Amino acid sequence: MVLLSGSALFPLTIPNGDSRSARFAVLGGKRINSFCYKQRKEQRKVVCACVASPQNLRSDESSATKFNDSFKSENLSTVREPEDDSDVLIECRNVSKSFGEKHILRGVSFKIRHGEAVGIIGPSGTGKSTVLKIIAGLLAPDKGEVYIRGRRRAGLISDEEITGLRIGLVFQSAALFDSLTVRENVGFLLYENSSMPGDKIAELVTETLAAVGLKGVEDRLPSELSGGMKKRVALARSIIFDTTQEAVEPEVLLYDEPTAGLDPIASTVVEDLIRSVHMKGKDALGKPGNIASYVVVTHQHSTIRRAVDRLLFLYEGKVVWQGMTHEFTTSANPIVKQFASGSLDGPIRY
Ligand SMILES: Nc1ncnc2c1ncn2[C@@H]1O[C@H](COP(=O)(O)OP(=O)(O)OP(=O)(O)O)[C@@H](O)[C@H]1O
Repeated sequence: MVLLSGSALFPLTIPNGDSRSARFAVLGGKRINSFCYKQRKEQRKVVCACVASPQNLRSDESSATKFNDSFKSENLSTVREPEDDSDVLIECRNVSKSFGEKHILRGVSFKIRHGEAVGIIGPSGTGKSTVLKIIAGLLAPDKGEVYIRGRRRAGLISDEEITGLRIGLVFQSAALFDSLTVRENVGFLLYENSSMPGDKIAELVTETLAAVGLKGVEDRLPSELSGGMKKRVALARSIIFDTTQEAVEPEVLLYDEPTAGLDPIASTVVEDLIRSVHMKGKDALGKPGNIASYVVVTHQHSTIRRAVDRLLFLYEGKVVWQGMTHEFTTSANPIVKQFASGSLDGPIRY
């Protein structure tokens, strides 16, 4: 069973006799989650996200919407599906999810490949956060499958062992533990879940904070930080990992509305931070980031433009359009056109 709390991190022990535990980190306006499995000396972290493939879009979403067929050629011309799936980290295949009578997801399919920066956009209430939670293993789909590096995950993240990928979920608010220092917040998982000595964890915390542009704040309490600093601390907590492990698994980060409620300049700072910790970016120390891929749920145009390369548009439970970010504002798809312009006229009804 998976539990969530409003606090930054909390342990969940699985009563199955082994020493495995799952942990969830909650950072920021909504939440940041990361999952760690510890089995004997081995620590595994999982973080989740979703992407829709054109192939799956064609096959699984043939009845998606009446607009879909008209724009298939546009989709296919802009996002080509590589034949080789060896770099696919996460795949959602025909995922459906209902809450009571509300059918939120109705067959969502996509892939997230190694190195990708993907945005999930769409009208409010269309199920974007639900997709993130399903990828992260916090919610189980009613139908369909989630594959983590080609291996099917049957249920929630704590129901089974997932190896080969760390998945972190970064929520909108920092949700740091108020009574813990920055050092304790950032190093929480390692203090609790690794065999690293305390002084090594402290060193790693300092290094990780420096990577997100923070220095000398280790002994502060969250109440002594600005909102932007809290977000950086939250990000540091989601990217820190046990460097003594023999093999470090790739990590996918899921961001749920990371810039909601921020002014334009603060948004730019966060957007650049998201880029900087990605493998294609450079962190504040000038080193390549450690995040293999990430998925951002956002409503902010600036975040779409600045922080992601590829977009999935979710509407009425389906991925109705996908394309590269630069194609978003020029798309002829009426749903995308209306959303991009904010017009009241068009197929999207409120
Ligand atoms: N645990 C739940 N129980 C019942 N309904 C839920 C639950 N989680 C989500 N919903 C409903 O599912 C729908 C989709 O919610 P979700 O948060 O995924 O949408 P969203 O696209 O992220 O919305 P927004 O852009 O407004 O944040 C909403 O109607 C929401 O009320």
